[in-house]
Amino acid sequence: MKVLLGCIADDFTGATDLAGMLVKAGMRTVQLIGVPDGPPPEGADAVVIALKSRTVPAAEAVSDALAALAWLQRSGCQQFYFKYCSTFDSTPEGNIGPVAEALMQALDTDFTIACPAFPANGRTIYKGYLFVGDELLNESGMRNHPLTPMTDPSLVRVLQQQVKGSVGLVEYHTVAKGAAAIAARFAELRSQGVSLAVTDALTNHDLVSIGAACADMPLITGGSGIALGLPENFRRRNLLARLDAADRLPETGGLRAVISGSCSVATQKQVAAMQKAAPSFAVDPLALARGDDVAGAALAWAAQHIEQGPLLVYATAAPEQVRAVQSQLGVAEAGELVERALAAIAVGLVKLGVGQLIVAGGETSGAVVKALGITGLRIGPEIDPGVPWTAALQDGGAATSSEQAQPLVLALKSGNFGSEDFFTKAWSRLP
Ligand SMILES: Nc1ncnc2c1ncn2[C@@H]1O[C@H](COP(=O)(O)OP(=O)(O)O)[C@@H](O)[C@H]1O
Ligand SMILES: O=C(O)[C@@H](O)C(=O)COP(=O)(O)O
Repeated sequence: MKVLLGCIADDFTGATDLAGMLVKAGMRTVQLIGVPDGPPPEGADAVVIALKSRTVPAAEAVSDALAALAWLQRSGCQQFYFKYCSTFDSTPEGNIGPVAEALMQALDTDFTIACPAFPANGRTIYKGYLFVGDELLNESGMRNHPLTPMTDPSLVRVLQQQVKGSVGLVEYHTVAKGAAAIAARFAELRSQGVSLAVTDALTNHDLVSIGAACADMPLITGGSGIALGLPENFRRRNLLARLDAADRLPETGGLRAVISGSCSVATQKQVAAMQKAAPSFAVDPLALARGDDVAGAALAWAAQHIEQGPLLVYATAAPEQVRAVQSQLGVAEAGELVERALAAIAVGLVKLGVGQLIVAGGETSGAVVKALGITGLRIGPEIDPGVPWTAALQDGGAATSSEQAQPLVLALKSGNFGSEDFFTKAWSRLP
């Protein structure tokens, strides 16, 4: 059977978030790291290709997305999904708008939606304004994001700045009326020449209605929430069986570690909570810039502590510290330097026998997963909304922690997801 839904995610935690959502909604889903060479995996209803394209130059993000689309088209997918962050993480140039328009052009379609809502994590959209919990996007911690500070809560305005086409709005009073009313509004906007429709949503029920209204759209763009309503469209057409939700992971073991390169508000609290409960090592970006062997020092330290229980290696810092580092090193340079160091530490930790690894941060997860040579992820049980445990796959089989030869399991945690005790409670959700 062919893959039904082909997804392109602009970062690795986002891809895991979407894959977990599809699994929960009953689609057998495989997450692949980067654009694969080979054929599609057997028995997958949906494939999520994880790119690391959120903050690269827009032209590179577009070409990566088009390469992913071409592979998904060759795999026979019937519908396509561009997944970006529920906080619409982007720069004035993109990459959400340019990638969405390039995918539309390649799919020869003139209309799609833009809906990052994810109510389970407090992301709601009203009159086109994005809220994070009780705050407007620009008043939330996202205003201080190291790479994509979000300073305008109006998604219509933000997206309009990134695209050539016209951006419209499906307001809540229409969404509340259900799928038929939403579809009629889509048709109306389209006839007015609108090509991207920001769509209000406050609840999961809204997302299911929006999903139903998108049944015939070749391309959908949004956060992971909108995926809630899509599997039912395929079931209505008898293309998808009713399956028990949730994948199972193999029995796991190995030592435990957390690596955090996220400076988001939720991660800061999680790092502070774990520091009270476990040994921790701070990675100093300025020491990295001086050329100190910080990774070597972190691994020598880890070797002393790792047998006693989970440990934490982090670069997570408060906004003023991050700004001070960025003003000395540059924004992108600081980010890359830290990501490279954390990735090298992750590789070293796995060599030390770590078999259960939590990585906090989307860009950070991208760097770590690439350095570990992981080519795919099998989705397992959810820890908190948007963050499942996963089992790593490498070409030719399951990735293992080298000492124990056990499957390597990973939780790739989006910066702003998870409860304060995430780093200490996550282990109990493993089989
Ligand atoms: N102390 C620091 N100073 C400067 N940049 C940092 C620091 N700690 C982490 N970073 C960088 O900030 C970025 C955080 O992005 P990411 O990993 O995607 O986290 P999130 O999921 O919270 O957005 C990464 O590029 C990371 O290397
Ligand atoms: O949609 C979301 O919020 C997440 O899936 C996501 O993409 C978060 O990205 P990071 O905060 O950079 O991990």
